[in-house]
Amino acid sequence: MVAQLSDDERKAALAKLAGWEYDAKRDAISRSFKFSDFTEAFAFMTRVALHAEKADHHPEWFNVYNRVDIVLTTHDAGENGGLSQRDVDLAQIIERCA
Ligand SMILES: C[C@H](O)[C@H](O)[C@H]1CNC2=NC(N)=NC(=O)C2=N1
Repeated sequence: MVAQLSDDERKAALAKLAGWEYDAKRDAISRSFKFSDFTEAFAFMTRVALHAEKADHHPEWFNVYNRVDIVLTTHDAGENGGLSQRDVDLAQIIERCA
């Protein structure tokens, strides 16, 4: 079991993650990225994928052409999955990949 972030922990983390939104229904965070074209979007996804695999923590994502929508949550946190420090760490890595 991975520790689920408290309300205060989540708020503090989100304050440092510009553009990321909280989905209370899923206890997840999400952000949409837009690139100049598909090549740029897919190159970004490739960079994220390599980091995600190394960290064994993977994004849920949807891509259409130059847009990449990302949702981060931890299957092992809380009853039905929830937000953990792993999601915050991955969001920070994703920001650096963008
Ligand atoms: C067994 C393996 O450690 C888990 O399934 C990992 C893989 N990637 C994961 N990714 C995400 N986003 N959440 C997880 O809980 C998770 N768990």
